[in-house]
Amino acid sequence: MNNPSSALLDIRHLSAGFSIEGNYYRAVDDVSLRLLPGQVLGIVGESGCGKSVMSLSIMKLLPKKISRMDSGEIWFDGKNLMNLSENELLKLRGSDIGMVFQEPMTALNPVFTVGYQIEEVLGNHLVMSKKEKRRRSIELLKSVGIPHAERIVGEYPHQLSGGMRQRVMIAMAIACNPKLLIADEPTTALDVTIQAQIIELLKDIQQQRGMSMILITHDLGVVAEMADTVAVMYAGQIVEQGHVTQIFYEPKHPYLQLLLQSLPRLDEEQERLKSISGIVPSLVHMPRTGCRFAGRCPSASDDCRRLTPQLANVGGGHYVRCLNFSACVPTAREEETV
Ligand SMILES: Nc1ncnc2c1ncn2[C@@H]1O[C@H](COP(=O)(O)OP(=O)(O)OP(=O)(O)O)[C@@H](O)[C@H]1O
Repeated sequence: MNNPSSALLDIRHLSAGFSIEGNYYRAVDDVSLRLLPGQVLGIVGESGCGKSVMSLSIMKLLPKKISRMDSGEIWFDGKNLMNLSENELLKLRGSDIGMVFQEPMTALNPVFTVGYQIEEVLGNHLVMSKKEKRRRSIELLKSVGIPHAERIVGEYPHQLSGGMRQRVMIAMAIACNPKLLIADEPTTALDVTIQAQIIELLKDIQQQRGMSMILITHDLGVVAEMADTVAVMYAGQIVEQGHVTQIFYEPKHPYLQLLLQSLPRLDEEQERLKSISGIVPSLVHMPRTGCRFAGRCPSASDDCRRLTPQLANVGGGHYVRCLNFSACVPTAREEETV
């Protein structure tokens, strides 16, 4: 992996989970990720793989009553976020780290105008006059492609379309020029044509501002278009990680290979799209020994159910967690700790 000091975000061995009926279950299990300044990291995987728990953990936004971050370090711009107070985190959220969520209607407050909500973000982090904040809000709305920004600034979220609301969310997220933008399924709730526009917008903003971005999605096409590096998650763990070309042209883990085969292709004749049988196991039913994908893997052997594969470098910064690769086979000592 790269030199730690060059990363804007360096997550080391992060684990987080939930208490369910008195027992604790990890939803994110020993995840390490690095993101360089100006780069886009795509996090992909099916629903329930732990992508959102991962992104909420970075911002320390998991619901406190039922969840816990039980280990790890989150280094952002030289600070370990795990050691920051709630006040320090509040300052960071919305200023150095912006977030765009899946459903803008739930993230925006329905009783305030969009202008008021953008101005609140500006007021929380920057010293500005009321007039200056209004001017900046209009400028931000224009920068995210909102027409008639002078009028829209005085409207309420319900008066806007889904795509417009997501643009407002993006305007809020970039209001204070964050170094990192976390976009968690930013287009899932939108129509297909609008999805493409929002992705185009995020791409433009990221490139113009040289911002780092974590893009969480189950849409591999979007990741292929935008990401520099990709982490593939399955059942709370990273199963493959590498440069975007390694992920798409040299996929190694059977889970990633099957995900890619389930995509429609224009350059090949396909009678039927392939699908992955079964579903992601729930937290309570997740196997904690052996490979977590073994139950759905067409090439699983008895060893796959017995030995827990390690995430290992299979060359050129390409990491895989599968016993098909000798580097991933646990040593006798590692096996004892599983
Ligand atoms: N508040 C919660 N209480 C208990 N379990 C939870 C809670 N939130 C998430 N989980 C569980 O944690 C696991 C990971 O969920 P997560 O939402 O991170 O998945 P995801 O990959 O982001 O899925 P999606 O694409 O549907 O958002 C799942 O098994 C989910 O059921």
